[in-house]
Amino acid sequence: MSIRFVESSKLPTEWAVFDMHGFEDIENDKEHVVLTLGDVADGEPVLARVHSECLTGDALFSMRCDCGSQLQAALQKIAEEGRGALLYLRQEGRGIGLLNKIKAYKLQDAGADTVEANEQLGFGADMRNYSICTEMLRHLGIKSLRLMTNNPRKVKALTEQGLTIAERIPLKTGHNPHNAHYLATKAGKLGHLMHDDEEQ
Ligand SMILES: Nc1nc2c(ncn2[C@@H]2O[C@H](COP(=O)(O)OP(=O)(O)OP(=O)(O)O)[C@@H](O)[C@H]2O)c(=O)[nH]1
Ligand SMILES: [Zn+2]
Repeated sequence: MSIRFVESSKLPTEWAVFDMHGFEDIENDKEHVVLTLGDVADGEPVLARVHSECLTGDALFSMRCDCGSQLQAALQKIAEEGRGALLYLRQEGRGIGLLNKIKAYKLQDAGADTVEANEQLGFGADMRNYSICTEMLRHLGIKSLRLMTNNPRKVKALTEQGLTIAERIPLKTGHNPHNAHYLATKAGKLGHLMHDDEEQ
């Protein structure tokens, strides 16, 4: 058990007034947040987004990736349904951290793709760990998710953690000329499903 619940409060946003739940990972001092809306502990599958921190995309309007746009779209969809959960995991840069992500971007500026850049820095392509999700969701009474993601490896990883993924809901948004190559690499090398006719 490495996750400790700390406190909950309201978080008003442009889309809805969410309940915000703060957790601490006592193994590494990381602080994670879950936003929920409505009754998520009633046993029915919960519309959910498991979002990995991307400071550049989520907060600094970067067009190198699709993260900020996915974050907004997920909150909007949850607000439209009046029920759901967004897990905001502090696993910046697919787990390598912000400064290493900047080093990876520098290598990408020189021609590497997102996977090659990680490898040149001595990291795996994706260093994220989803085990923390189970503990936070258990605290909130959530067992089954309707997961908004294009990443089948995320579905697999969460299933392996004992969660039920009742449905995968594609989250295709935020495509622009600056991230076309990046998104193509995610589809080609990381297995993301970017086209409507693809199935997991
Ligand atoms: N190392 C590295 N991390 C990146 C890069 N671009 C985005 N990220 C990080 O990737 C994470 C988001 O993961 P993505 O691969 O975009 O998407 P995903 O979460 O696997 O899948 P979706 O659920 O479909 O969004 C965030 O933590 C970003 O900071 C990059 O070029 N290099
Ligand atoms: Zn991003």
